[in-house]
Amino acid sequence: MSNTPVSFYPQFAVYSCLFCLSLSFSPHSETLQEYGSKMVELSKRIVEAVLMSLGDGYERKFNESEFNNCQGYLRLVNYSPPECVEDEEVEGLGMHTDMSCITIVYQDEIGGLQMRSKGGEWIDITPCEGTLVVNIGDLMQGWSNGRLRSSEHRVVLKRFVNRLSLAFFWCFEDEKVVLAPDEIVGEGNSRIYKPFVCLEYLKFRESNEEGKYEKVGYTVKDFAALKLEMK
Ligand SMILES: O=C(O)CCC(=O)C(=O)O
Ligand SMILES: [Fe+2]
Repeated sequence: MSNTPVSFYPQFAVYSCLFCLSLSFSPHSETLQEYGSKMVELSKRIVEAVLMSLGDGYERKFNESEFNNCQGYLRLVNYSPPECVEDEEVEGLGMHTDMSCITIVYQDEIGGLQMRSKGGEWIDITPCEGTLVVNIGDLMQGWSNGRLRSSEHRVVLKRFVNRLSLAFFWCFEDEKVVLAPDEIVGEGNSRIYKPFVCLEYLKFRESNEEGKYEKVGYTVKDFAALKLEMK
């Protein structure tokens, strides 16, 4: 991994809410179990890199103490081709943010994954062989006191063929209290989220019609914000 080029999309450079990793493997040649194990290792290293980006030596300071009990969930989604041809594109998965610390996404060559820029435009994430997409999720947004932004994304189906994706969600353990450490908040800055229990947030998203999986209506800022965030 140390030699793996990590390139940031310029429009996300400030928030690092999405980046691409070039890797020489293909999920087609592995069992899901092997793939999952690799994702666990990769997630740990990505979290380390993310922590480094937040502050000097923070990977040593916080990786073990805060992220050691993370759990991974792998979701394989097969999108059937849209039946209706009236629209140019059909939403296969509505706009949402992930309820994870980070998510690693493999999409096949059909494409369709899109990220929303801060300005609200949809940006195609064009599939590229051997490349995975990494999203920052809501839990990391909460834990980093909003320094990292959970990415808003969706899937649009533009072609009349099956599409396959594998999303690996790397999450805090259910009972974890998500609270940004003082160093992450930084001296002179205000804390923008109150502490919350991870499972309670997941329940909030699942029970609240607006906060449900495919809706971005309510996310971590609606659940735990101490004051209105500047958009
Ligand atoms: O199918 C994809 O490319 C993305 C899937 C996704 O965003 C998700 O499962 O949360
Ligand atoms: Fe997602």
